[in-house]
Amino acid sequence: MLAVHFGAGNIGRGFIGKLLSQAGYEVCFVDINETVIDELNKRNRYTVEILGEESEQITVDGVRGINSQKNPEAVVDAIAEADLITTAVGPTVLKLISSVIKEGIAKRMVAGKDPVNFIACENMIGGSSLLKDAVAEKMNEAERESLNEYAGFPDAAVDRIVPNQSHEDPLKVAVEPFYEWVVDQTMMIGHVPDIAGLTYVNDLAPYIERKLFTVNTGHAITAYLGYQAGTNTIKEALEDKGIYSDVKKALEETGELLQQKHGFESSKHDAYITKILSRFLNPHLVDEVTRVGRAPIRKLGPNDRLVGPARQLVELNKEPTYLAKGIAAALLFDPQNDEEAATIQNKIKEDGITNAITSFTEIQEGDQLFQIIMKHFEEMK
Ligand SMILES: NC(=O)c1ccc[n+]([C@@H]2O[C@H](COP(=O)([O-])OP(=O)(O)OC[C@H]3O[C@@H](n4cnc5c(N)ncnc54)[C@H](O)[C@@H]3O)[C@@H](O)[C@H]2O)c1
Ligand SMILES: O=P(O)(O)OC[C@@H](O)[C@@H](O)[C@H](O)[C@H](O)CO
Repeated sequence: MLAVHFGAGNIGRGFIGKLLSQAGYEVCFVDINETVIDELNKRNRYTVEILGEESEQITVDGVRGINSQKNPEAVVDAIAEADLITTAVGPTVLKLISSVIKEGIAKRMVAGKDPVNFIACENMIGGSSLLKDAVAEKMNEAERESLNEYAGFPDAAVDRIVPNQSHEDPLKVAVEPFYEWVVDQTMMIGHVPDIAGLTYVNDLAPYIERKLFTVNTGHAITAYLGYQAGTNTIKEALEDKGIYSDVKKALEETGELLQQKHGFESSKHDAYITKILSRFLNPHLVDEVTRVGRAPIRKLGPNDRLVGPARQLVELNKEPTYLAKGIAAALLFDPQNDEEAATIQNKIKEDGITNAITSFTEIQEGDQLFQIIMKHFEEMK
């Protein structure tokens, strides 16, 4: 069995590739990072370190790689032969890989291959659906009409904290012990593979919203408030009592929304929040606020982890004060080497904060939420 996985980065090697290899797949990573691909082909294995109470080293084998910049034809061939295709490249890269995926599916169509599933493992709602739309856009009419016979694009939620790595070995990846991979079974096509660690569900919405609006909302607000306070890591930021309290209150806000929308039991959701905060405080993880806050334009998007729940709470006549504080802090995030952060800062400088808020979040000047964000922004700047 062959699995093709796009993105041999932190989550690709540290989570998805590991589970697929352990499920018996030969895992072919596709990436543009030459060093990583060359090393994968030299060794055909790598090490995952689990950062728990006691560290554990696991060897992941049966792996290889293709450099998609140098050898796109090999990627098309691999897709044509694959039994499963997954991605963890980042939401904005999905469109970039859709051309080669389209070619791979077209090749399967010509050869009359069995249908295959593409699972985008990105932090977003509807990642696989977005990939499908991008692929379909590139197809001719006949290909588009038969796309549903040849390929499934089940949406997914993935959860495992994998910080940036700093080992001498470029393949080694250190991860937290916790993991969760949930896939919408109703969107699968053909054979539904049994993969230990992957849970199929019939309704993904409660899982992806709970994950994105708790883990990623809490993470992002910790990162942005931590950055303002001058801390380097998520753990250091949360050790600040004021930041801990703000993050917890923001998660109580999203918790109220999630419980109302999905009927989660209050005590169970409180336990979920507590567990997540303890994951952020894992003493063995060194997770920089600049990684967790990365790409703030994406994170300030109208449906993403900050503005998404805040807008929905306003619709329920609630005032999302702590989410608004996180949004204000995101607008002030300006580390070097983060292109999106630089774009936000330039926009604020050139067009003013009002235009910046409306253009990145789609929250309008007359909205109640706008006023709360502005209040926090003025206090923090
Ligand atoms: N790290 C985490 O804790 C974590 C957890 C859950 C989900 N995610 C999600 O997984 C995705 C990847 O995150 P990450 O932390 O692994 O990032 P990462 O930067 O470590 O990995 C991304 C990989 O994609 C590769 N890539 C970039 N452009 C490419 C292209 N055109 N073709 C092929 N490969 C390309 C990069 O070279 C890199 O190796 C994101 O959507 C992220 O939100 C991350
Ligand atoms: O990957 P991002 O940029 O969407 O978000 C940064 C972190 O919050 C994220 O990578 C978490 O570590 C991960 O989602 C935990 O499952």
